[in-house]
This record gives sequence, C-alpha cells and structure tokens, in this order.
Amino acid sequence: MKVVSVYQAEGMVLCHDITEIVPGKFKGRAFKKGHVIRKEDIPKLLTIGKENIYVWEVNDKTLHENDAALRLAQAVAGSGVTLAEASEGKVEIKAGISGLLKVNSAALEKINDIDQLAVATLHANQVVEAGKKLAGCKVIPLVIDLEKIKNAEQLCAACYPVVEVKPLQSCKVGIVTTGSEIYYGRIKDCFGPVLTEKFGQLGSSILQQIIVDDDIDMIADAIHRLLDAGAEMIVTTGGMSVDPDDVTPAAIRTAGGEIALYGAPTLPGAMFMLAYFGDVPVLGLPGCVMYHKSTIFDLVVPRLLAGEKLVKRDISKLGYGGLCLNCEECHYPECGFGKGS
Ligand SMILES: Nc1nc2c(c(=O)[nH]1)N[C@H]1C(S)=C(S)[C@@H](COP(=O)(O)OP(=O)(O)OC[C@H]3O[C@@H](n4cnc5c(N)ncnc54)[C@H](O)[C@@H]3O)O[C@H]1N2
Ligand code: MOO
Repeated sequence: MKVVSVYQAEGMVLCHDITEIVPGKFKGRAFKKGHVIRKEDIPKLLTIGKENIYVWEVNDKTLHENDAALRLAQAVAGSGVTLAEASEGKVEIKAGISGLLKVNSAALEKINDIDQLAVATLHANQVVEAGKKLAGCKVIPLVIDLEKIKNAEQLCAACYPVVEVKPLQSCKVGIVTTGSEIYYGRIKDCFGPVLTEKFGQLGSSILQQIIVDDDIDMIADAIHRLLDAGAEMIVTTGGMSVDPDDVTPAAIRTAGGEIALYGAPTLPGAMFMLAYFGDVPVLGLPGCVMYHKSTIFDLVVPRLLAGEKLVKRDISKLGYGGLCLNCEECHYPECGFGKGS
C-alpha cells in the first residue's frame, strides 16, 4: 500500500471505499475498495477532495484480484463448463452442459494449499444440469503475487482437468427381470417402470426387457440374447440376496464375462454386482433399487454412462458417505449420500 497523487493513480487499485457526501442529496460510496482507477475517475476523485489516495500497486509481479481470479478459474476449468464474470475477486464456474461433474479433489487440495487462493466446489460424481453452479475460485487479497497464480496454473496443467462436466452417452439398455413371482404372473413387475424412468432421466432408453424365472440358465441366456440384440448396458433385477432362489449373481457368473465386484458399501445397494462383457457393463440390481428413491444405481450408472470403467476400488470408496438416511423427502444429490467418492 502506498500514497499516490490522483494524477498518477491510473491503473492502480484503491485500498478502501471512498465516500461522497452531497449535503441534502447523497451520502454513499463513490468508489469501491478494489476499484481499478481509470483516467476518467480522476476529476471525480478531485471533486470529492482526494488529491492523494492509498493504492495497491499493480506491477508486472502482481495481479488485481479479479484478473487473478479469472486466471485461476481458467486454469481449474476443463471441458463442459463456463466461467462467469469476475467480481470481488471471485469467478464462478458453471456447468456448460448437463452431465457428470468430475473434480480432481487431490489437485484441489494442492491448489488450496497455495496461500491466498481458495477454490470451493460441489462434490464430484453427481449429475448436474447445464447452468448449475459448480465451483467458486477466489483470490483473498486485493492484489496478489503473480507467482502464486503461476504456481496454481502449473499445478492445474499437470492435473488437467480439475473441474469438468462429462456428457452422458445415450445407451440402449437391456433389462433381465428375475423372479418366479413375476414370471408366473403372481405379481406385476414394478422394476421395469422404475428403470425406464431412471434411464430416461439420464438420456438412455430401454432396448428390451426379458422376464425370466429364478433359473441360472434362463437368466444367463437372457443376458446373451440382449448382448446379441445390441444392448450397450444390461441390468438384471432381483434375486441378488441370500435366499435359495436368489440365483442372479450365479447366473451372471455363468453367462461369462469379467466380474468386477459383488457387494457394495452403500445402503441401500449392498447386494449390487458389476460385471463386464467386453465393453458392456452388466449390473445386478438388488430389490432396494426398485423401492428406494436413491441407491447404488444413482451413484454408479451416471458414471458408466459417462464412459468410466468402474473397478472394485471405485466402489470401495463409496463406503464413506454411502449411508442413505432415508429421509421422508429425498433431496439427493443435495445430501451426503455417495459424496465420499
Ligand atoms: N437374510 C438376508 N436377507 C436379506 C439380505 C441379506 O443379505 N440377508 N439382503 C437384503 C437386501 S440388502 C436386499 S436389497 C433385499 C432384496 O434383495 P433381492 O435382490 O434378492 O430381491 P428379491 O428377493 O428378488 O425380492 C425382494 C422383494 O422385492 C420384490 N420384487 C423383486 N423384483 C420385483 C419386480 N420386478 N417387481 C415387483 N416386485 C419385485 C419381491 O417380490 C420381494 O418382495 O433382500 C434383503 N434381505
Ligand atoms: O442391496 Mo440392499 O440395500 O442393501 O437393501
């Protein structure tokens, strides 16, 4: 901070608000702290009686908070996002498209370890609509050392992207609904409509649903029929638990393919299975997915649709934050469920 004559103040940054009083008419802020003084401000400052002012000097080693925040946000931003205008040393990052929010949380911690920088984001791995606020990038002082921004830029370049929105692919989904009670028409299928709705909301559609008995060969055969029909993702429903008639995991194993995992640290959704037949994910969905509003389905399927190949480790990470409180009105994703990943 230094004192300068207003005549020399162009391009410098005001250190404090400047108040103007016009008797009987006005009392308020004429210039805001942080304002970059322009040539045309000089006569006005003189009429308020300011021949000398306190300024932060912006030189080639420093940056004004707004310029610095913009550079920080540009460094943090990957694809699928837009930047808002800089204001008060802050730039917001918004979703430019609807899709899956990804945040490199390890890189984020390193950026925030740099003194005088602050980047705050939403939790990763949630589906966001275009226009949603995802992150705020803030510079703490009015004027910051350029070196700090350069450090952040280097870090972001090495960990690119820190924040991005991945588009969801539109998949043709095959459903294998298991259960003697459905197959013999003792009760009506309720899983199909739930899945049609959920996949529809994610931009995917149901190719075909095959209803089968609790029979390993029938289930395995249905999986292969759907693969042959061109399904890009297959979900099997029910029969995922421990009763003698719960044969879906055995059927998925029998059908072949690579088993990624059986059992997930999420409640609801513990009896989940994930397997791959080449590039086609085959999911074993327990009964809870039909019943509860938000489950393992909502944590896993958007990531698969965003093109991620999930392995056991990805699912293990879901345990921290994997407990749904089963609120009367579900606010997911605006809650802690699934936020540990
Ligand atoms: N002793 C144990 N009991 C349970 C366990 C366990 O580990 N040990 N796990 C529990 C968990 S977790 C879940 S989730 C449920 C359901 O698991 P399943 O996937 O095996 O579900 P089903 O037994 O096939 O069915 C349960 C229930 O839902 C009805 N259902 C199933 N599919 C349909 C459908 N397409 N349409 C309408 N209704 C359907 C079914 O008739 C049953 O009433 O198991 C816990 N129990
Ligand atoms: O697969 Mo079950 O959730 O844990 O209800």
